[in-house]
Amino acid sequence: MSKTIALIAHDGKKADMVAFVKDHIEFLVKAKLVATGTTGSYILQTGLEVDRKLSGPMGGDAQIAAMAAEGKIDGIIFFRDPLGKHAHEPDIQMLMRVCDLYNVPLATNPATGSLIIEGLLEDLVS
Ligand SMILES: O=C(CO)COP(=O)(O)O
Repeated sequence: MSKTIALIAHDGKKADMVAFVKDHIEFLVKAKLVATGTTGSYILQTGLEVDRKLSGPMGGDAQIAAMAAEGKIDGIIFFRDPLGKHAHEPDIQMLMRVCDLYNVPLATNPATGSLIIEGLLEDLVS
């Protein structure tokens, strides 16, 4: 069964996200992808299809959190910028809280992101 993965990256981490997507493109092409607006436009440039939500500061994190709460997301890869300050910090915290509330896998760096993808890939082939 197809898996839905959410991809989100702060501005300081967008290059890392593009590199991560390219590194895992063989799996990601088999998944349904959803992303916050600007992250999604970068992912489109890799040739993958992606459902773009609003930009993060305009409610995109909240939209993805709502999907997670509704059981519509199998994993979230969210490269946060630990050095940045964000006007929508409450939405970011809310997204992470919802992941903990509903036990949705959440990776905040590439190392954990790879583990999530490997885990979901195993699911796909079994
Ligand atoms: O702000 C974000 C996550 O909190 C990301 O939003 P964008 O992908 O629209 O830049």
